[in-house]
Amino acid sequence: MGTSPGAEPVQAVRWTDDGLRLLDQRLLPHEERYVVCRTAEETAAAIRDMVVRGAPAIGVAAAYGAVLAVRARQAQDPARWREGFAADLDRLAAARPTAVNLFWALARMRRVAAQADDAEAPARLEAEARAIHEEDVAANRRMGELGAAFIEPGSAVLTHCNTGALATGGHGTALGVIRTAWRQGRIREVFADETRPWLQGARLTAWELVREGIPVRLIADAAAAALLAAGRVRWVVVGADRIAANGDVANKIGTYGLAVLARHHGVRFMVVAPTSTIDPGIADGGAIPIETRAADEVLTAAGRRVAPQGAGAWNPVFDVTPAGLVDVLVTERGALERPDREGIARLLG
Ligand SMILES: CSC[C@H]1O[C@H](OP(=O)(O)O)[C@H](O)[C@@H]1O
Repeated sequence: MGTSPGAEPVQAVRWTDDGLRLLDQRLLPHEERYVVCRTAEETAAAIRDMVVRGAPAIGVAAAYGAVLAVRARQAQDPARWREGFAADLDRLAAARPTAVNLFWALARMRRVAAQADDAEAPARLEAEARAIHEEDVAANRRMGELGAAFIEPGSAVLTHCNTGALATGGHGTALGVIRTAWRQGRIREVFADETRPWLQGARLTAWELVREGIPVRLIADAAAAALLAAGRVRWVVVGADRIAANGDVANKIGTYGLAVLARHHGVRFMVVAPTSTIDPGIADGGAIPIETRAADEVLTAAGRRVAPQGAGAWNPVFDVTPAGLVDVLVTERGALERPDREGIARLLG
C-alpha cells in the first residue's frame, strides 16, 4: 500500500464500461477497494453510506448515477422511461441533504433529459455527466492556482476534513490549493485536523498527502486552538458543502470553531469551493439543511465502541461559518476577499 512521493492524485470516481467505479473511502487508509455501481439505487446507497463523499464528488457520482438510470429505465420500458428516470433522480437527491453539488448536478441532468428525444437521451446524458466531471477537475486546478497565490512562501497551514482528490472529480478544492502551493514551494508544512467522528482528516487527507510526499502532521481536533495560539500556522484552508447567497459557508463540523479561532488569533481563513457549491436560492446560512448522522459514528472510534452503553450522542456533521469570518473565498471564477452578498452576486453574474 502507498505510493512513491510525487504520485498522481487518486480518482475517487471513475466512469467505466462496467459502470460507476468508486474507491470505497470507508476502508481507507488501510485498504484500497473499489465498489462498482450499476444502478441509480446502488449509486444513491454509495452516497448515503459515504463510500463516496465530498460535495463535488457526490455531484459527479450522482450525474453518472443518472446515466445508469436512463439506461436501465429505457431497457425496462422504452415508451415510459421518463417516469422511472425522474423517480431514480429523486432517490439520488435524497441520499444526503447538505452538499448542494448533488442537487446542482441532478438539475443539469434533468435539463438534458427534458431536452433530449428518447433515442439520444442516453448519449446526451453520458456526455453531460462527463462534462460535469471534467469541469470539476478543471475548476479545481484553476482554484489551486488562484488560492496558492495568497499563500506566502514558507507558510504552514491547517486544513480540516478531506477536500482532496477523494472529495472531488480530482485534484481537490482546499487540498488542491495546498497541493498547488506545495508544488510552488510556498508551503513548509501541513497540519490536518483528524476530523472526528468520521476521521476524514486522519484517514483521507493524511493518506493523500503521504502518498505524494507532502509533509503532514495530524492534530486532534481539540488541539487546533493551541496550534493557532502558538502562531504555528499562517492560514486555515477549508472546503465547503454549500455557500449561501450572502457568503455564509456550510462545511464539515468543526469549521465554524476554526473560523472563530482564526479570527481571534489573526490567522487568515480561506474557503475554497467551485461556484457549483454556491446556492443563490438560499439567502443565508440559517436556511442550509444540516445533515445529522447516526449516533454510533460518535459513540465509536474506527469502528470500535468507546462510550458506555446507555450514552447517547448528537451528531450534526456540518456547521455554518458566517461570511464575516471568511477572509477569502476562492472559486474557479476568481477569489473574493471578505465575501458578501454583492461580491457573490458579481461572482455568479
Ligand atoms: C471538497 S468539499 C469536501 C467537503 O465534504 C466533506 O463532507 P463529507 O466528508 O461529510 O462529505 C467536508 O465538508 C468537506 O469540506
